[in-house]
Amino acid sequence: MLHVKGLNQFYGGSHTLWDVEMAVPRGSITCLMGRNGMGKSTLLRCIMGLTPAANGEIIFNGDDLRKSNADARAALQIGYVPQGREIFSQLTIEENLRIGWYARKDSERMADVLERIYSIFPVLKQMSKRRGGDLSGGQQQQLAIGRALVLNPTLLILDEPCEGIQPNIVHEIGDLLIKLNRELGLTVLLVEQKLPFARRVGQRFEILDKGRFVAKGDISELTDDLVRHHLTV
Ligand SMILES: Nc1ncnc2c1ncn2[C@@H]1O[C@H](COP(=O)(O)OP(=O)(O)OP(=O)(O)O)[C@@H](O)[C@H]1O
Repeated sequence: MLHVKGLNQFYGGSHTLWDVEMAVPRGSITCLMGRNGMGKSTLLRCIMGLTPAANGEIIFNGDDLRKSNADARAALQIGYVPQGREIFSQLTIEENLRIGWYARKDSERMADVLERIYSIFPVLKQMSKRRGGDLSGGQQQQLAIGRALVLNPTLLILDEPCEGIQPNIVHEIGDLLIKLNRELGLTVLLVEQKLPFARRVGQRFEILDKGRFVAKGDISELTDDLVRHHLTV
């Protein structure tokens, strides 16, 4: 579904991504792993068109995403939950979700969209008039995921969704991703540093080390040796 080929990225003179090759098969949950500062968020931002890549291809359903801007990528039904969530703290839950709706180009009614999101996250319905900034970290993450799901994505990209969240909500987010994948066929690309979470939720892994992909495979092939070499600090 998503295939990154020969991608290079620079921040000024600093070469961050080196000839990156990564595949996210349709229907999979793929975990993008690596220590801090290895380029995981940069790669996601390149996929979303938020950070320019120097060269290479990002093929999504046969089209090169590098030829379209960030807004056009949202219209292609790629949902993105950025690191740090980036919800609007002064706006209510409902207003945050409505903003996601304006990026849509099809005709699903706003009220139907809200009902769909509230059926996935009942807590957001109960608190719909509450401001984003007044929510707990876990509720904010649910809102960020809910906002990405407003687009009715076929590919959902999440950057460290469990960062700074209490364990019971982490478990709920894991359950949700598994459910969205199994029941709705949603393809998921997830940056995740927590090994137990990656092993429970992920089906495949890709490891980025100093801007280069060094290992990939079925999650059952994520050996202690690979973890020691590329993931532990
Ligand atoms: N806007 C920027 N300008 C310059 N350098 C940047 C910028 N954003 C990230 N970097 C650098 O690029 C490298 C890769 O950063 P990136 O955030 O992609 O890594 P990461 O693997 O996602 O790490 P983390 O898990 O800490 O978020 C790091 O050395 C970082 O300092």
